[in-house]
Amino acid sequence: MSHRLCVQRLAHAADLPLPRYETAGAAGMDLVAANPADAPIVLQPMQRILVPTGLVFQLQTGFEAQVRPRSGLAFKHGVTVLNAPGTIDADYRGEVQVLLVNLGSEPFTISRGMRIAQMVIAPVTVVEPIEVGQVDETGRAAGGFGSTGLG
Ligand SMILES: O=c1ccn([C@H]2C[C@H](O)[C@@H](COP(=O)(O)OP(=O)(O)OP(=O)(O)O)O2)c(=O)[nH]1
Repeated sequence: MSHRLCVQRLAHAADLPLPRYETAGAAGMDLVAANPADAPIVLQPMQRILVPTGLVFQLQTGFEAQVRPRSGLAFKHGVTVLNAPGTIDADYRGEVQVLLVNLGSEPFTISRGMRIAQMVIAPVTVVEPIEVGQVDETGRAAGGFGSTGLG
């Protein structure tokens, strides 16, 4: 079943495509960079930057958008989403921005219209925290952080 996603394109993204699924079975829609055509962004190694998308979303209540890396950029250039998955809240009405970091060894140039990340829409489970005196015991207890071995 498909849901509607209301998208407002800001003036600086008027000529850029709306997010879309590239294939019928794709989970994510690509997000493109909306920096000015005459101002490509050069991301130096280990540098991070917020890249504008020129898009404002009105997600349906009960959903979030997750901003995730594109594996090709990560593999070929070491460029990834620093806060992956970035969370776009249903009540956020600002411009969606993508926090990219260059973990590669070469400068990476982001030009207008470049597909820089992908966005997955996901349902949000809302819970009500209830304080208890003590949580139920399990055989695992506090085991974690490699307690079952690292191999
Ligand atoms: O990659 C991202 C992550 C967040 N946002 C926007 C949408 C999101 O709803 C809002 C707040 O994000 P988050 O909750 O991660 O930020 P915070 O650091 O907790 O700040 P705040 O105090 O504003 O919630 O910023 C983006 O545009 N891109």
